[in-house]
Amino acid sequence: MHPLYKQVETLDKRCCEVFGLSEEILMEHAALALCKAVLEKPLISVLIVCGPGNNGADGLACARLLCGVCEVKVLLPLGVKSPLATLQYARAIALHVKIVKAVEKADAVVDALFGSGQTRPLEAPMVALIETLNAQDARKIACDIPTGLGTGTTVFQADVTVVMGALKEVLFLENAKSVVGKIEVAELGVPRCMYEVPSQTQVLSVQDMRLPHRANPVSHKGDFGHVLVVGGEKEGAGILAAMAAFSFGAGLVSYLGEAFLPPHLMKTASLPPKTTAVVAGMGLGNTHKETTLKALLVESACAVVADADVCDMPLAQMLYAHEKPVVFTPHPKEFCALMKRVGLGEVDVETVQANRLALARQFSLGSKSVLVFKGVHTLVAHKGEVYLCPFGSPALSKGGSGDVLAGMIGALLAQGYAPKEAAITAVLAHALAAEAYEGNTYALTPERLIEGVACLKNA
Ligand SMILES: NC(=O)C1=CN([C@@H]2O[C@H](COP(=O)(O)OP(=O)(O)OC[C@H]3O[C@@H](n4cnc5c(N)ncnc54)[C@H](OP(=O)(O)O)[C@@H]3O)[C@@H](O)[C@H]2O)[C@@H](O)CC1
Ligand SMILES: Nc1ncnc2c1ncn2[C@@H]1O[C@H](COP(=O)(O)OP(=O)(O)O)[C@@H](O)[C@H]1O
Ligand SMILES: [K+]
Repeated sequence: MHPLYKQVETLDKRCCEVFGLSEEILMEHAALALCKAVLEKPLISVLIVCGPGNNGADGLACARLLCGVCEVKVLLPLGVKSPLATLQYARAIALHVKIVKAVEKADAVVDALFGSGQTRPLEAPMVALIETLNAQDARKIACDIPTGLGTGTTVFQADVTVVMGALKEVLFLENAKSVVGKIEVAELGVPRCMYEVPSQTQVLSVQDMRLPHRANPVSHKGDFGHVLVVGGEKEGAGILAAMAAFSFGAGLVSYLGEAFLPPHLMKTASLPPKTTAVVAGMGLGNTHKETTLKALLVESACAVVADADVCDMPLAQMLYAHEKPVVFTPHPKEFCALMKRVGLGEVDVETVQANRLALARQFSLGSKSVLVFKGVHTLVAHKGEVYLCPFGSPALSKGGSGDVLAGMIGALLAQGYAPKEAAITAVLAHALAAEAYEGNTYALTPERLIEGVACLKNA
């Protein structure tokens, strides 16, 4: 995993103070990383669009470094303002870097218009400029942050974003995935791990996935836990969760309710005595009395995965306040209901989506439970720490994907994983299996997803 930061200005400052570097040294490394990204694919010409601040200064320094390597054109739609931009401009001019007055055709376009200093929406001329750049048939490289991201709807559409120093939150907004392209972190003169400081937010890596492994040849089914899935009105949802739990390693899986089940699942009318984890909420509706659910989820000693409808029941508050392992798995609308149920106020989906990290953290600070807040970037939050999954794909945007995830978490809880670790591994395995799916992007079914998870390997 890698730390994620709201802002890195303090890290830049610390880097200069602790390691004796200067802003100029940092910038030279930023510019070198941009050059590397530009030269990653063969090209003849590059257009570098530079803003008035230090993002533009990065672009101007990159133009200087590329001088003589390829044909360089610099566009400065707002002139230069910051002292470093003024300095880098003078250096570029001394090298006779070509300054152009309008967008010109090139093999690559570098967006060095605005970076971390963009705090307000783009005005009309800049919106028009970004739209023109997006329409170019060229490789597109964003310097630090694609211009417009986080401030409005018109955003530079990058193939690669070279982020300076460390990962920034804005690059992982829910709508950012379609504009950031591949994210590359530039080291600014010291190794990344020395530049970074501890953070309460982390971006998960493949290495954080710890799949279950049956190393001991002496075993029996009772060693791997017993999952109970509570079936409901939409019985298919519970069946998918149960199939996923079985495939992800639970020794036994029971289904509470009336349904035609695959042969490996056991039907039950009550809580089996040795149940270790209960998964409930998916497709639940009004099938069970609240007292029955309370007995299964709150009063039993079992670990709990509280999905979908359970997030909007009075017992959600009891689970939130519980000492035992509980993992909530809401999607955004369910998260709004859950926030209300646990007394954290009324928020709408739009507000929730714009503040996912902050709200997930707030939720996790009031409870011992683990939150799996599903989305394009699913979050796992526990005691103020938030882990973001950067993987997954639109192949998952289907009814049933979430049911599979809930069952997978249940399987790991049953096998003795701590709730946070169960959530992290299941979320990663779910997303990575979707990415590994080789069929058409529209064709992933929950069954195929379960099969994909079965074929994963630890990194
Ligand atoms: N610090 C360091 O050591 C390092 C910093 N580095 C680099 O510096 C970048 C940050 O630079 P920065 O702070 O100068 O901000 P930046 O993104 O250039 O924007 C500010 C300028 O843009 C303007 N502006 C903003 N929004 C606007 C809008 N909507 N419409 C119009 N204008 C708008 C704003 O105008 P003003 O608000 O002053 O009117 C101001 O002139 C960072 O992303 C990284 O690339 C790296 O080299 C590594 C080392
Ligand atoms: N575009 C996407 N990128 C990454 N993950 C996605 C995307 N669309 C959906 N998902 C994932 O698919 C699952 C959908 O869950 P949910 O909406 O609860 O489905 P259901 O209730 O129908 O099973 C979540 O884990 C979510 O993170
Ligand atoms: K930029």
